[in-house]
Amino acid sequence: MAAENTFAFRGTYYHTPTYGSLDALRDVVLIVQEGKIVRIANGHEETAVQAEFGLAEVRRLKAGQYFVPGFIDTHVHAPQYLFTGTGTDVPLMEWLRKYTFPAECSFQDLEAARHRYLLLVKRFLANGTTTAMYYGSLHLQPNLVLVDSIERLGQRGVVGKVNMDRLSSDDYIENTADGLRDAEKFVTYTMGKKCSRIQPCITPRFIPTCTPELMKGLAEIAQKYGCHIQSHISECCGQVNCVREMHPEYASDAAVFEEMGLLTSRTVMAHGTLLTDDDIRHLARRGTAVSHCPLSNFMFGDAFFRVNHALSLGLKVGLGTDVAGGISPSMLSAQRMAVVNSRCIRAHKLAVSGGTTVTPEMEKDVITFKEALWLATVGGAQALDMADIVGTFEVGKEFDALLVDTNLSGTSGPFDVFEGEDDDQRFEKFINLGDDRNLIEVYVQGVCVKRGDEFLLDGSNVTKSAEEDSDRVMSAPTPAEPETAYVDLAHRADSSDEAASLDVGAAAEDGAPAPESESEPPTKRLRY
Ligand SMILES: O=c1[nH]c(=O)c2nc[nH]c2[nH]1
Ligand SMILES: [Zn+2]
Repeated sequence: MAAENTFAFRGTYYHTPTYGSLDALRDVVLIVQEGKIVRIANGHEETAVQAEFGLAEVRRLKAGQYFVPGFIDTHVHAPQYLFTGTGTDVPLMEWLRKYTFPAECSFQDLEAARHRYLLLVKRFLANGTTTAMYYGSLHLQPNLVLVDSIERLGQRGVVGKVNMDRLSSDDYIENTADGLRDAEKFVTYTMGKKCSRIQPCITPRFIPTCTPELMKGLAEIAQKYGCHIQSHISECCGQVNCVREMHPEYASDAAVFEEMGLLTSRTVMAHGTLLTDDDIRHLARRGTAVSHCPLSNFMFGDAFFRVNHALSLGLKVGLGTDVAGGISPSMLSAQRMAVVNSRCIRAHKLAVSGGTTVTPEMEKDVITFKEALWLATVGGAQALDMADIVGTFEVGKEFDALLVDTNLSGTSGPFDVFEGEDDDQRFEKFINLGDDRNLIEVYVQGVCVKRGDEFLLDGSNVTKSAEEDSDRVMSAPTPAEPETAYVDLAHRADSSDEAASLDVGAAAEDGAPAPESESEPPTKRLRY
């Protein structure tokens, strides 16, 4: 008898278990049960495996079709999707005031928020982003709508309510106590959903807009609930100079964050273009990751983030679109930008040398499309503390995957394939030239959430909406409660309410993180 929620695909799966290599699992049968990969067998074992799992069919991919792990975007500003592609004329600190704060503030209109966030999540899923680390906005309620939208459409997300209690505009700021109270409400609301795909994140916007009191209070909440943390670090000259003026007693942004208790193994810091080697080593010791956002670094960054150098110092690095500082929601675009960024570093070094000899030292920063794909999958999973759950095709991991079709020749697709091109060449073309048209199916936790133009879960798997359920905001259980249970998408996806309510699994490792235990004592203030 076939177990429920079991299916299998026979074909070629591309992934990057190690940095720099692209592995092809050619002609394998991959079996997914209850959202997880339970077996990867050779193609010739199809009949035996089919019988063993009682499968009515093993679906075979067509020639030119491949699976790749879903992309993990480690830095997106959800409300900024509203103006993505516009407002690129000013530096960061001015851009925040001119475009960003007014746009984010407008999400207080919850009807508008609901409409915009459904479009946002659909756009990201369509582009292959199965997991995103989202910044929300300042006000509590729109962030609940964001969480509901992610839940409803079946994406995986780490989501934060933005906190800011200084240096923002008068109508887009909170006082410290209210900010801390709402941050905790947001955490309990999100955890109270008991949805293993969605985790809350503590989100001090960046040092200029957060008082030490706020940052310390937020660190305490993160510790209490074992939450992820996200912020921006050493991102551009304007921001770094502002922090130096506000906090001359600290040597760097990293030193400030350290003192506030915000550097943990579940922290992701965006940008880091102006981090020193000492800063990087310190973040690495803490297990903190950097989200490399090459496109927005080109717009705002003033400097290059050197991926290979950071990795060589032991830092965890993921990739981010940084919508809307980055003007594309596509993680394929982010991968290409990461490659271009690395080649700009090489060109810069050559220019500085004043010569025409490219040295091995200059080559060190160059990354390939394979390394960029690693950043978009495994690197992101490591940054989000999900490396045992997603990022590659391995038994025991959850099936977050994209079905890529490279057969769309002519104007129906973004590139052409010529006679004699093999699978590896077709796949490379997809990474370098492909777009959402090539992504014909999108899977999260073993559930097809998008096929063709259709979002298959839309509206079928949402619990009570944020506005209907404001009581739950304060009454949700903390993760420490032993009876906490998490609902997997695989259980929800057969979309009957009955199945959804019956199939509630025991507390999942990924859903109920243990509080941080930082063993290293904080050292001196001026350094770290
Ligand atoms: O690219 C960025 N986008 C933002 O919204 C932001 N806020 C602080 N620093 C930022 N950088
Ligand atoms: Zn950002």
